[in-house]
Amino acid sequence: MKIKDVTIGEGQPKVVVSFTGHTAEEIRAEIAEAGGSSDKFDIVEIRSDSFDAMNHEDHFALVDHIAREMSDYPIIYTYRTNGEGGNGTKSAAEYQSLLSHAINHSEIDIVDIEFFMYEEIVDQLIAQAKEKGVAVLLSQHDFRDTPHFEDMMATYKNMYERGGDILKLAYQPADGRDVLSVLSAVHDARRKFNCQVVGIAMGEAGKITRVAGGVFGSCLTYGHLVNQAAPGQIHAGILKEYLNIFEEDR
Ligand SMILES: O=C1C[C@@](O)(C(=O)O)C[C@@H](O)[C@@H]1O
Repeated sequence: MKIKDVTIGEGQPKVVVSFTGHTAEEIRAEIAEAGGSSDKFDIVEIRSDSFDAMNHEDHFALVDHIAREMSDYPIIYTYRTNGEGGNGTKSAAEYQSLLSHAINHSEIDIVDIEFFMYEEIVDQLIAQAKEKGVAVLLSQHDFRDTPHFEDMMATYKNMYERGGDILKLAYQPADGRDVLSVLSAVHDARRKFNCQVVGIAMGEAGKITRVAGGVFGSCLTYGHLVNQAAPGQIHAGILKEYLNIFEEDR
């Protein structure tokens, strides 16, 4: 899957940096930091729930500003609701209208759609994204728990059948066994379904999934440049360095 100059699913997992500034000023600082670290990441994620307090116009002015400034990179638009560990407080209808606007009017390449939002909303957003040529990343997060392996596999399968291009699960592990379950699920899903998958275990115990997930088939790894967007996120520069150890011929 090639977006701009980045081939997702080939070689090392691609490093995604999450922009989480709450204000235009904080976003400017993140863009400046990214400018000086251009070789440390491959993809930009706009975590638009970080500026949840803005009105619709200001929200998209900022989204468009980031997309323009970072236009060399594939752009993921994400609005993470607080039910899934984000700052987003909008209703389901408002969520749909935000994502729909981003798909139709912003220069984004990938849209992150929370899979357990109302089925009808998810299906409509998927259809719109497909029509616009925006890649569909279906996601589920749980900042408290890790489901059983069979449940993770069922979620990957449902996501695949509903049309996801990239399927992403991110959970909080209770222990190392949960981390192993996430990696097993990624491994099996990558082999079973003809699409890209991501599996993240958050927190300290899960850091290994961010560094070594690619060995098991994970195509993206999320890091930060300024502020962590989730527990256990590693600085993008460090991530890139660690990923080098998995390169062949070294
Ligand atoms: O889904 C993810 C992964 C993430 O939760 C993480 O654990 O790095 C960070 C989020 O910004 C992103 O949308």
